[in-house]
Amino acid sequence: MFFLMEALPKYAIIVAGGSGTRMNSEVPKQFILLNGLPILMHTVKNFFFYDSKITIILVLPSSQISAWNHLCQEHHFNFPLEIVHGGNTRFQSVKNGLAHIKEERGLVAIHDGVRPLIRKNIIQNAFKSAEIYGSGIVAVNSKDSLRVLKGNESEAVDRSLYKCIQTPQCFDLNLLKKAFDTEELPTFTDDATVFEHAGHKISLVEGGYENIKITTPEDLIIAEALLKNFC
Ligand SMILES: Nc1ccn([C@@H]2O[C@H](COP(=O)(O)OP(=O)(O)OP(=O)(O)O)[C@@H](O)[C@H]2O)c(=O)n1
Ligand SMILES: C[C@](O)(CO)[C@H](O)COP(=O)(O)O
Repeated sequence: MFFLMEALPKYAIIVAGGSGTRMNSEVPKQFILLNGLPILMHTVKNFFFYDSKITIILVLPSSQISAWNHLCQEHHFNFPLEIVHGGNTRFQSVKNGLAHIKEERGLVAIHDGVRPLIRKNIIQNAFKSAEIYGSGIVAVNSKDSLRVLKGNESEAVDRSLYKCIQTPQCFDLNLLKKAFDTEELPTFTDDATVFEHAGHKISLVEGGYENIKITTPEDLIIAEALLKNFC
């Protein structure tokens, strides 16, 4: 006898609740135009192109929700989105996004709104890993040599022992919700650190060098160039 396994519902929490202090721009960095479209719209589109049925929760600073609505009108951006208010830290913004999802069963991707160059196959592999192992965290090898600081000195380390962590970070929804039901710690630099703190194993998935996080002004030039060949 064969049983058809029902596909797990998929969610993406796109966090764009930050203020972009390192970008030092007048416009919140997630709204800066890249090739004529706000960064955040490029990011959202990639998730819908990955799966048109995915539920997207977009986390925005409370003060920027009306600006976002105006941008959507201006750019005829009509993808269905569930808007959630951001928190003071990325951890709080993710927590707000998770609280918005009432269901317990499913898979969830957490993705930085300012990583607009995320490819469909990477999202797919991260979700697949989360379905099988509970987590799928996108990462790349370091292209640079690495050194560890020792007081005023430094010492070379074997870079093959390290990975540079990106997003999306995909998880079993129920496990991630429980993991976020904790006090925020300074060591929580991403979602994998929260999941690991709750006692779960982290499974890494190959990311991409073009999947940059737009953080400082030169990243805009790189992202704009990469977007010209991105499809
Ligand atoms: N309170 C916060 C802080 C950050 N983020 C989001 O987390 C992602 C990665 O953060 P980062 O690049 O550090 O963005 P900012 O916090 O905006 O930048 P900065 O640290 O320079 O102020 C961004 O999409 C950002 O909007 C968020 O949703 N809520
Ligand atoms: C989540 C993240 O993008 C993984 O690389 C990163 O940790 C966010 O860091 P930031 O401190 O918000 O720049």
